[in-house]
Amino acid sequence: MWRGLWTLVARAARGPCRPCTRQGSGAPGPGSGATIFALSSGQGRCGIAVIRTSGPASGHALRSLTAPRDLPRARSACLRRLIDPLSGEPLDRALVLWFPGRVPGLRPAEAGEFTRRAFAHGKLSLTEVEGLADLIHAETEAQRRQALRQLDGELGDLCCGWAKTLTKALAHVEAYIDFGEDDNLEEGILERVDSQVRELEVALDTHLRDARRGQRLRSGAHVVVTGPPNAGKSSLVNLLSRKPVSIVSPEPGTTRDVLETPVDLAGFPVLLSDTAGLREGKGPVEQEGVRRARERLEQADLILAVLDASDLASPSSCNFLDTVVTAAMAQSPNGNSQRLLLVLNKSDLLPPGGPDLGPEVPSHLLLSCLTGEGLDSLLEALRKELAAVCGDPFRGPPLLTRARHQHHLQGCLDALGHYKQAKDVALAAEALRIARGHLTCLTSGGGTEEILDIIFQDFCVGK
Ligand SMILES: Nc1nc2c(ncn2[C@@H]2O[C@H](COP(=O)(O)OP(=O)(O)OP(=O)(O)O)[C@@H](O)[C@H]2O)c(=O)[nH]1
Ligand SMILES: [Mg+2]
Repeated sequence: MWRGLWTLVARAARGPCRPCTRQGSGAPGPGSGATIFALSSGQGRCGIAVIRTSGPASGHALRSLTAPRDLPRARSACLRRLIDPLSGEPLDRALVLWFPGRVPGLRPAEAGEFTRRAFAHGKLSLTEVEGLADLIHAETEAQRRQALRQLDGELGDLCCGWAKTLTKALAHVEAYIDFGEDDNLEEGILERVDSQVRELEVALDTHLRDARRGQRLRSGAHVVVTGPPNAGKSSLVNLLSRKPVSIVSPEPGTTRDVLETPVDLAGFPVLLSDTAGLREGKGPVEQEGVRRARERLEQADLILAVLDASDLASPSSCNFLDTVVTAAMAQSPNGNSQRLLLVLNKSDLLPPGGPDLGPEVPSHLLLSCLTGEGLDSLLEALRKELAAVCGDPFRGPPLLTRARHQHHLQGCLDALGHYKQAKDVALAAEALRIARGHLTCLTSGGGTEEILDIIFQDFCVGK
């Protein structure tokens, strides 16, 4: 069918009804009324391919390509033989399904054109289109869940509510400007707008503080595995990623460089980094490895600190506990602290009574990379930490997954700041207009009619 559609296009190009050519070739740009087609399933070898055509000449294209040549009943699937419209050569068999429409000209769809049409026809807002794109690219359950919520319009709805508040506030300020002196508007109208703006500022500020989480959920949280040499860091990375990413050996100092691998950890997207064991370097190469490990540690969203449970009294273990672990845990929870999970590995080497832990070892998880014991508890702990780091897409308010969302919410917040500082009521109205403009970039609508509606709904003026 794919080959047959291209044949039809080639024939149309020679006839009076030319297919629209791509923009940039000097030819007229593609009209929205043209018939377009695209391979809707993936490229390459596959058992079943889905080909979609849309537009007025779809019925004609189907008749040319199928045998028998009459169209099946609208909206009912029908098994047909596909034939090359020029040679009559059989191409394949296909389930044909068509939905009647109206207008001529068949051309291949440009990348994203079906989605653009849905967008242009107001079926999807830009934020929902972003959700659709994220859904297509989702690789983990949490990403899929978040994308579905965005596609369902949750973020758009939230912003829509805020935009409505601003529309109303703006209508009231404009009513004050236009009719304040003549029509005896209710008193305290501007004070009420002030308090609505203050409430909105708090809501926006809370949401913006969470912005990094949504972006981590979209692009992956940075989880860095660290510890003294030979603790089993690379073994843990291989276990979590279920593939041999790093070399494992009994020789301390095996890993030198930072090794990064994308993994799905408990449903969350993670960029997992294996790093060199932290010790004063034995040579320039290892020293450089330790420097890179420390650098990576600073950028971590979550630290997985690994110690050898059977070697807790060694100087390297004590030094690691005193420096990295205590330092990370000691930071006050003021938003800047780093999250850390302490893993005591090689539990299989411990005597039956468990590890000989001094009071100085903070809360931890026992694990054996060798036997896999303790892995389920570690994954559960990781799930909780990652839900805090990335935001929980299963509950709570919708997340801001893109810099664009953050930009517009910040723009809105800044404009509300200007509103508060404005000395003149006209400038205050302008600030509200700008604030509302930012929100409508995340929703749709919010035109002048909407403002006039509210003016005449809420105030008996000019009648
Ligand atoms: N018994 C036992 N041995 C383990 C376990 N995990 C790792 N090992 C062994 O410990 C040694 C060091 O493991 P690695 O994963 O290379 O340790 P590392 O922390 O990455 O070491 P460096 O890269 O040198 O810093 C290897 O011989 C592993 O087979 C475990 O749970 N139990
Ligand atoms: Mg290693």
